[in-house]
Amino acid sequence: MVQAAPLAVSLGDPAGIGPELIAEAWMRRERELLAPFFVVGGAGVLSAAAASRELSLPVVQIGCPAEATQAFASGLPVLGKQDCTPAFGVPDREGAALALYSLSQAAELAVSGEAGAIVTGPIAKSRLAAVGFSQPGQTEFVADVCGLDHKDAVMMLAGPSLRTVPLTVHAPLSAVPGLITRDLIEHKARIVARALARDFGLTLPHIAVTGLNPHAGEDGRMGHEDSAVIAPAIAALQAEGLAITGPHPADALFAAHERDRYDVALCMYHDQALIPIKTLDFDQGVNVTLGLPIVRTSPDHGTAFAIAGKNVASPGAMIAALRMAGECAMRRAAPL
Ligand SMILES: NC(=O)C1=CN([C@@H]2O[C@H](COP(=O)(O)OP(=O)(O)OC[C@H]3O[C@@H](n4cnc5c(N)ncnc54)[C@H](O)[C@@H]3O)[C@@H](O)[C@H]2O)C=CC1
Ligand SMILES: NCC(=O)COP(=O)(O)O
Repeated sequence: MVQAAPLAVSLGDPAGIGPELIAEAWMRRERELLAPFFVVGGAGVLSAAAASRELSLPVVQIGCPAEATQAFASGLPVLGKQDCTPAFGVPDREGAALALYSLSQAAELAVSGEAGAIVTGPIAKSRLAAVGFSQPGQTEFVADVCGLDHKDAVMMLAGPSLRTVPLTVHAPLSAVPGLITRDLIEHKARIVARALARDFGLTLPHIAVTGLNPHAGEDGRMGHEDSAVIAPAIAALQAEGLAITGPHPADALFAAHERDRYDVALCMYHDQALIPIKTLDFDQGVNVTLGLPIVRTSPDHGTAFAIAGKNVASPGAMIAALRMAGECAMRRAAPL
């Protein structure tokens, strides 16, 4: 049987909920059928985070990723001695530097093939920016490590109820109309179609594209982008053989009877894509980056500083991210 390399997990911000959820996921590894994973750095952070949830977490220091597979049964494998002493809910520079180190090393290990995938713990982008993180998000950071253009790394949110892709991501709403181009829609839709086939076994996924404006522009009465930019991009993609429809009015596209009709919704901006998934699937939502030479997933939520260390954060999305990374890594290691 083919076995993928262990998954590399980056710690996330030590003051956030990431470390406690990684610890919780390890405790539930058997019942959740999780593939072996290891964390880069933060042994002390993980122990403290586990203690805050009244978990007695054994941590096993490993010298290389390959040791994680065997160590995983007896403890949470941690690679490297980098660490800090976090105060839950109070992010600081030292913690941000550790989060950046962990992210960077985990991504490099996935690129080198020593790790089967990277699962990123949540970071606060503004905090990491203070210690040298120059990208808008971890999606673009991982793209840089892979040597890709940012537009080739496509964010998808996936849960049991639906999958959504934001065409524009961390852009102010006022900039969105100017960023929506035929090229961008066509480029990202092609990446989505290829990645859903490669990593999710959907050979010809149905992509439903939202409009930008109310009622998808109502024939130009409520904005021109839907008819002048989005519709022609969809027509060109249909001519290439993609199963793609739209622009659909976004207000109704996420109703239950509509969701059955497509595999993924390509949305025009961040909140159009993330509100439905976080409303329907917050606790099982995974942020997965499509188009990369490596597998990268993350829970859909952020650092949630206000609840860190309080034993209330749900591990569902972290567990879902670990599970999806393991499944995609297996699929790549043994293509069907
Ligand atoms: N993948 C990542 O690295 C992400 C990072 N962020 C970052 O996180 C920081 C905080 O962002 P917010 O918008 O406040 O989002 P957030 O997801 O951290 O929190 C939003 C709300 O959901 C709750 N929440 C989040 N995760 C939860 C869980 N597992 N269980 C129970 N409740 C949970 C929080 O307590 C809060 O009420 C920002 O700096 C942002 O950049 C946000 C989203 C994703
Ligand atoms: N809103 C999604 C988010 O902030 C996660 O972005 P990324 O860090 O995964 O690029």
